[in-house]
Amino acid sequence: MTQYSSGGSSSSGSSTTGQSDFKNRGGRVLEEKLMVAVRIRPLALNESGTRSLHAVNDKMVMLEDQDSDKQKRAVPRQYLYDIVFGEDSTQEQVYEGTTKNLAQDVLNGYNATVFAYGATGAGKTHTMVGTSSNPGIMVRALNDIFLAAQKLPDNTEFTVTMSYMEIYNENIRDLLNPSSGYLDLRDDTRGRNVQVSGLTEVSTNSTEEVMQLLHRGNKARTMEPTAANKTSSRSHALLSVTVRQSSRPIQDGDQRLRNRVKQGRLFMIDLAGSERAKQTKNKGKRLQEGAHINRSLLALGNCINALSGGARYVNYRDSKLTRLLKDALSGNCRTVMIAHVSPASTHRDESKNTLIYADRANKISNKVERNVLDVSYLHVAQYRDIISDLKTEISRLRNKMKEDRPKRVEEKEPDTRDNDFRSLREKIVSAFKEQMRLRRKLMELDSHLLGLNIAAEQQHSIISHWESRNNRVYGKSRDSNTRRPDTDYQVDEVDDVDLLEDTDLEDDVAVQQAWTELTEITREQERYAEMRAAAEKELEACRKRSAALEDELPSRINSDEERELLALMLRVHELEADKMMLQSERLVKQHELRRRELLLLRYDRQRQISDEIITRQRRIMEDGRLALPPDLQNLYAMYQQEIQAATYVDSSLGDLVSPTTSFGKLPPISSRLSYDNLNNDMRIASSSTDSDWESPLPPIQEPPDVEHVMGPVVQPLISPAALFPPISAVPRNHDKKLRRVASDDSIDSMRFVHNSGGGRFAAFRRIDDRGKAS
Ligand SMILES: Nc1ncnc2c1ncn2[C@@H]1O[C@H](COP(=O)(O)OP(=O)(O)OP(=O)(O)O)[C@@H](O)[C@H]1O
Repeated sequence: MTQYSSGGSSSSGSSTTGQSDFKNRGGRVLEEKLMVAVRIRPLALNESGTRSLHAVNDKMVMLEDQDSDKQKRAVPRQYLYDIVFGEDSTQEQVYEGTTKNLAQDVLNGYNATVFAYGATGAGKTHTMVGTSSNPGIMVRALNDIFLAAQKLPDNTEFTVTMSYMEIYNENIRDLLNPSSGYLDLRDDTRGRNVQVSGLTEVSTNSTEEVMQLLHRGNKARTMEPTAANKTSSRSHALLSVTVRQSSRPIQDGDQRLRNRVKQGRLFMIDLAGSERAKQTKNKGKRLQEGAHINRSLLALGNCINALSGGARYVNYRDSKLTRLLKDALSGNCRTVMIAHVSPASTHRDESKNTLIYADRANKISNKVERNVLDVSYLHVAQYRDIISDLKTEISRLRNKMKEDRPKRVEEKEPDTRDNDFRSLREKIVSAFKEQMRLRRKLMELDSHLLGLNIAAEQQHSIISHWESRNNRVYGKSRDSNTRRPDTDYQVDEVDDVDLLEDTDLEDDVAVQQAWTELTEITREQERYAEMRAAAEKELEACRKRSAALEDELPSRINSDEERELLALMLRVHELEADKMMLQSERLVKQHELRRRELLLLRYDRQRQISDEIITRQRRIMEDGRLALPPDLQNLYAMYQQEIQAATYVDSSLGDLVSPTTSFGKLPPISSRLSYDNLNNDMRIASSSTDSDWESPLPPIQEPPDVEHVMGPVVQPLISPAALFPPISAVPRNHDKKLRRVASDDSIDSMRFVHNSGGGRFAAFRRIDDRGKAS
């Protein structure tokens, strides 16, 4: 059985990856950003000579898009990635730029994944598999691993095992042993590891053998000609390579035998092509395959969406592909996505969709996936209660111990008295231990219940998002209006499915799952509430038993030695309570950190939405050629200033903040740097560029398709007239407060700096004058 899990590696080595934002301190990865590369394949012979996209440089792709208005004007859009490979890039360049470092990381004991994404015929198989004379990433990576093995010290044992499977129509097949039929995907009992039962694992150490195995596997892969690609791979192919190194045991200073084991895994995936049924003219079986491919890619897209949007809950369970990729997208795994696009204008729509996907994937960082648990102070207060309960218990025992013995006990024989005392002492100790156990149990149950509450809240937010979008209550309409996920992809529906733009479909699937999960969560909540009630009852009974035993204590103490013995026992109890106190303090700190992290995530989400609102409102202003009131101009100037200050802070934090992340955080109007660096024809067209009317504001960056970046747009339930928030409700002194932060002087001086920059900011000054005149 093959396991795909996070945290399966042990390493003390540090990353050699220089291509992405992996932050590594003392061997512990703190932040990992998914690296996104784009490869543009050359125009095929049968494609017309017109291109709709090209690589501007090794980081930027320019797409000639069409305006959505009726005139269909050409609008250049630019997309930035970690690395871009142009049409003339070689297999070696792509390997070196994306995977070579991952192979090295795997040798250092890390897990890594590289996956090829893109429309059918865009060049994924060419990149991943290649040909025998010009091999792709899979062979090159394995070759590098074997070469590195030859350089290892003699005392290191080194094994490489590989497995190769495909997911076709949601069935897993072993490509190294295709006759074994469909294989099952199983979660282990704790739901952490995903296992493919019965998958062949071949141990190998020669490139030739690997080539043969891969060749055999590729021949077994499901491929069929389609209208879009003569050799179209109709399945996702997943090659997994596990590298295990162990040094021969050596004796350490304490004469103990020690050996270090390092294990890393590299996943190399050639995804099936994303496609539209209409475009590929597929029918019958091909159409059904397409529906399955779309389903798993849609699930992958949903995960990418959720992760890039900072979601706390990401649903990986929609497809086998996402279940297997869970670790790669969010776990302890370095991941590279190579998005493939065709430059042909006939494939513009597919290319655009791929570029948008890649753009979203660029925002994924593992930090988001950390299980952020919001723990209320109520929970923390419980620790304090428990500890104070324990301390009261101990002081009560101490007082009892000091009480004088009643006279009549003297009459007993010394031996009997000793035995009585011993048995009472044992009973008190075990009752104390039992109380501790029950209190801990209660705490764990509470903690789990809290986690369930948070999970329920997440599902509720998905449902309410759907409700506001569809303007109806989900619970009431779910039977009649919501299709089951399994039937969403029926062949006859697929014909019109636009994979990336059908947000309704995505939403319906998401809400259906949210509802199912919510039902399960509620059931779990009830179960845990019952368990909690039972534990509380047990604790109460235990407390009563302890109290009865304590009452007997004064009559059983016969000597000072016994008193001392009991004092020692109490000391042990006290230490137990102190230990618990320390644990609770540590937890309090952890919880506080998590709470703040959660708040940051929420604020970040709100900020993204605010940026979006500003951008849209500005577009309305620009399209309507509205002059800007001076006070709003001042606010914009302050906003601009704030953003620039934040950018400065970001960059001065050096390695703490990734440059790409901070670029991604720039709000739409703060694109000064990127604009100044671009030449005129590369600037993104704004709605005002084709007229003499000049916008009063600095140019805005054309947002990528809003629906794709932000997830489905929430439609207002109110009339458009009431669209804007009640600005007038902001008290005047709020405005004054803002002015105090950035005084008129500072705004003026900033204007001066901007104006001296010329061009763009000159427009800012002119409209300011116009504003004053009006
Ligand atoms: N960078 C490239 N250089 C030369 N030829 C290429 C390149 N990329 C793709 N091709 C050629 O284009 C054709 C389609 O490529 P390929 O089969 O790799 O696409 P794909 O994305 O894997 O498609 P599908 O999803 O349908 O399997 C093949 O004939 C391939 O050799």
